Amino acid sequence: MFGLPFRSCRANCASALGQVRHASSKRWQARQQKDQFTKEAAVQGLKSRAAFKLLQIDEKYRIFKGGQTVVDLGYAPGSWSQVAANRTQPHGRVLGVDLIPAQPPKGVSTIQGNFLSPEIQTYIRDFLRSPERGRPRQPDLGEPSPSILESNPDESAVEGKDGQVKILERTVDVVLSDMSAPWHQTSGFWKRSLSAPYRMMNTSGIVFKDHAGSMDLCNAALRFSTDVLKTGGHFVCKFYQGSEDKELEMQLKALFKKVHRLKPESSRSESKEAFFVGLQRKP
Ligand SMILES: C[S@@+](CC[C@H](N)C(=O)[O-])C[C@H]1O[C@@H](n2cnc3c(N)ncnc32)[C@H](O)[C@@H]1O
Repeated sequence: MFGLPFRSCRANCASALGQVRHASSKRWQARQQKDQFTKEAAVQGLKSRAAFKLLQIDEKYRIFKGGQTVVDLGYAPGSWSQVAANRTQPHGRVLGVDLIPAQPPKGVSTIQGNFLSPEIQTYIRDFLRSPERGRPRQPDLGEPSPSILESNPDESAVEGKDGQVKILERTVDVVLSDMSAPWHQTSGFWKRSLSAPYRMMNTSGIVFKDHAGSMDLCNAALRFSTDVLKTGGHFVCKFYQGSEDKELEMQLKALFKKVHRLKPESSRSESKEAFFVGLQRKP
C-alpha cells in the first residue's frame, strides 16, 4: 500500500544508488584527467597526485633525511611512501600500513590491516623493534654506518593501566598519516589489481561525519606517535576541518616544539582537507 514491496524496493534503491555513485565516479574521473598534479604524477611515475601534498610539506619544513625510519599510516596506493623512501635514502626504512591490499612501492615494507586494531599496532611495534628490519642490505664495510648508529632507539618509561611500569622503545623518526575513513567498493572489481588498487572514496560528503572520522584517525595516530616517536621526531597528519580540530592542535602542541596547520597548493580548494605538521617531538 505504501509503495513497492520490500524486495523490489531494495533492488530499485540499490540500482538508484549505484547510478548516483557511477555518475560521481565519472565526474571524479573527468576531473582527474584535467588535473595538472594528476598528469605530473603520471609523468614522474608516482602512484597518485597525493605525493605532491607531502612533497610541498617537505619543501617547507624539511621533515626527511637519510637513514630515517618512517611509518606511513594509510599508505595505499603508495605515493607518500614513494616520497618517503626516496627522501630517506640512503639506508632509510619505510613501513606502510593500510586496510586494503596494494603492491608495496619499491623499498617499502607493508602491513595490511586496520591500524585501529591493537593487534595490528603490536605487529607494527614488533616490526620496528629490530633496527635493521625493512632496511636495504648494505655490503659489509666492517664498521656500522652512521645511519645505524643514529637509529638507536630512545626509551621512555610509562605506567600501564595495571600500574606496571613498561619501557617503550621509541624507534621512529617520522609518522605520516593520510588515513581517511574508507567507503565501500561498489564497482570496478574486475579491473583492479595490486599495482592499481581500488581507491576507496575518501569522504562521505557529509561534512561533520568526515570531520569526526578524521579526528578519530588522527587521535589514534597521535597516541601511537607518543609511544614510538623519538625525541626530535616529526608528525604529519591529514584531517578534515571542523569544531574538534582545535583540541587536536592543543594536544599536538603538548608533544611537539612547533605545530603548523596548512593546506598545500595541491590539496583541492573545495575540500575541507588540511594537514597538521608537528615538528621536533619534545623529550
Ligand atoms: C587518501 S588514501 C592514502 C593515499 C596515500 N597517502 C598515497 O599517497 O597514496 C587513504 C588510505 O587510508 C586507508 N585507511 C583508512 N582507515 C584506515 C585504518 N583504520 N587502517 C589502515 N588504513 C586505513 C584507506 O584504506 C586508504 O587507502
